[in-house]
Amino acid sequence: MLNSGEDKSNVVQLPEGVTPFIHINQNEFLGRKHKKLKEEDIAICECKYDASDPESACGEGCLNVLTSTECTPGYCHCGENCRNQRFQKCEYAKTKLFRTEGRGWGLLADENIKAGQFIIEYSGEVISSEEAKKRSQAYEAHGLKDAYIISLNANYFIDATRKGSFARFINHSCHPNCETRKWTVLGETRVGIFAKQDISVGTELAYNYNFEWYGGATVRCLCGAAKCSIFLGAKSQGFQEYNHVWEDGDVRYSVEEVPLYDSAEDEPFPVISGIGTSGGNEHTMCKLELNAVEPHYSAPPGSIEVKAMTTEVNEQGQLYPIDIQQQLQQANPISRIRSNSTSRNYNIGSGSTPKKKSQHIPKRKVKSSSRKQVNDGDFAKMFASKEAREEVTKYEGIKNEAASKLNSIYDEIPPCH
Ligand SMILES: C[S@@+](CC[C@H](N)C(=O)[O-])C[C@H]1O[C@@H](n2cnc3c(N)ncnc32)[C@H](O)[C@@H]1O
Repeated sequence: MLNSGEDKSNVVQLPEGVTPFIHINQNEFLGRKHKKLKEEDIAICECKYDASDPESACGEGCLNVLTSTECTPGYCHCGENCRNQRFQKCEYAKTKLFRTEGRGWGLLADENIKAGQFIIEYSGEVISSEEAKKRSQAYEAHGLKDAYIISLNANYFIDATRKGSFARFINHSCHPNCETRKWTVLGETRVGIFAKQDISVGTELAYNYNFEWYGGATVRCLCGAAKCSIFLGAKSQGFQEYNHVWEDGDVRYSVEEVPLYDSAEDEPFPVISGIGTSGGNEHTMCKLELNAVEPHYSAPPGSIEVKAMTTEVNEQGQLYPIDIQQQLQQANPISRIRSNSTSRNYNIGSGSTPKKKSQHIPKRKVKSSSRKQVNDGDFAKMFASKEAREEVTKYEGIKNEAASKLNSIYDEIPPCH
């Protein structure tokens, strides 16, 4: 997806199979420069550094920290000791790229991470919502498997498809160990990935895409959480525009029009060792044994190199070479149904990928009471394997139950006057 003539000096060396991208640690703005903060707009905290108490240097009590604003260098009384310039100083946790089963590449913790810790910035190109829509469609038309556009605020989005940080590799989970937080840095809003809980080394990092993701087309979620919302970013703007505003007579209401995809490369989601689990069958993220790990990636400020990795995770959580993985894949006839595909379409069984249809994106409308959904039973019938049908039926049941509970809660709320 890189245009010819584009600066390739920051193109990272990636493991085989990863689409190249340009590595940037700071957002780039389309059509404008980074804001220049006026002196009177600079927020100056009241912290005073006391050498005997390192916490005094812009810790939790710092006025800027409390308002999610980074201190401005040269204006903070703590000077070099200021600890509230984490985005600016790229104070990232050590992370490592690894190959997941069924969800493409992912990022894992390469050191123990504390709850609340800043892990990495989600940086990319800052674009308008119109541009986000255009690009999302273009990427889809180009057959791009993975979506990297997230929301920055009501009007702007960050697109890490062509240019971005390694946060672009963090996958979604419905029971995540990370979250996104927005910070004001030198007058601009930036998105950081923060730990929601203590995360031990070797654990996959994941956040909930629901409100940030501009994924567009339907992607079946393979996070494995007990309360999985079935599709990626089901509450996100992109998802709602594409999928959830079905008018009477809209062809997408017909179950035949639900795009289906079958990827021969896809694998059943591995049950490795669960983390952050509250129930026996919840295995949200994979925890890897690191002793067998090959060359690894850590992202110090400015670092752009990722060494080639040739390992995968097997069901016991051990890493093993990719050629063995490929042999296993060939031996395993089960294909997983998901739309994380070149065409972003679902298909049934092992049939061929259906012809791509261009999608019309309707303007977003809130229409909850009359919103129509595909009949669950019919939808389940679309899947070739009994296992998949049962899984869809089970999750649709959970979803419907939740929806009806929600509706009865709404019914109980008295109207405001
Ligand atoms: C921001 S990218 C994450 C990195 C991506 N896995 C890769 O290989 O580059 C988002 C894409 O990853 C895949 N993905 C992330 N979380 C997933 C999940 N829980 N289930 C299925 N696919 C997922 C989807 O294809 C999605 O469009």
